[in-house]
Amino acid sequence: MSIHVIKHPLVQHKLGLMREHGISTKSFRELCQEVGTLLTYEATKDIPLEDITIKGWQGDDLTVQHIKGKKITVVPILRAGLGMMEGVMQLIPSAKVSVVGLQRNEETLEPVPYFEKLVGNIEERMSLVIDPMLATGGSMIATIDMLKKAGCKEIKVIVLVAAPEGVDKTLEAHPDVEIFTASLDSHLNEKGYIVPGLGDAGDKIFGTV
Ligand SMILES: O=P(O)(O)OC[C@H]1O[C@H](OP(=O)(O)OP(=O)(O)O)[C@H](O)[C@@H]1O
Ligand SMILES: O=c1cc[nH]c(=O)[nH]1
Ligand SMILES: [Mg+2]
Repeated sequence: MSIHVIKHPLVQHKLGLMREHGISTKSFRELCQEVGTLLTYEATKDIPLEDITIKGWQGDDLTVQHIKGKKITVVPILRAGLGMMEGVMQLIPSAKVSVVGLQRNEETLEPVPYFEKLVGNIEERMSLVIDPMLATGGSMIATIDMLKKAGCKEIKVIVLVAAPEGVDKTLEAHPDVEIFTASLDSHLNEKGYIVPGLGDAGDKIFGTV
């Protein structure tokens, strides 16, 4: 299974709050970060550990577990991905950040790239792509294309809400990628918005409507 819907009660409760009509910018922003943290916890469940020896509190040698030199780059998709970034970085504070800017054309629904600044040694890192919304999948596929072109070999995706159409398209284009989400929603409407969805996540995070 390459799609993981995280049913944890805290995730589902917070996502439910995010769906409320008229939610304030402040609450939407806070919840975006909080659900981002919880999904990151799930998405990093299988990163490898190794045993290391330390001196314990009594001064004796003690074997403990330590993350095995896994290098991660967090990849927020501008703008809305920034709304999850602090939440994700809370759990992986030393991750490097690769920023990708894409704006979906509201008529054609095609992603228009406008910014790309990836970390240098991306071929050695796992990319954790973050964006609240996976709708048609166009923005996510374009981002994964960019990352692979730059040499990245391991990619995980964290989205708050996904549409079945976008998940199918993304996994068809990139079957090696794992997607973590709080919800697989019903469908896309005629304007390419996720139903029931969250509305325009970027506008809600930045207060632009
Ligand atoms: O799966 P897709 O059909 O490509 O749609 C999803 C994309 O659309 C939204 O961004 P938008 O283009 O609105 O940009 P913004 O974050 O600047 O608001 C969203 O944050 C995703 O990046
Ligand atoms: O439902 C959607 C689809 C694309 N972008 C959003 O912000 N929301
Ligand atoms: Mg938007």
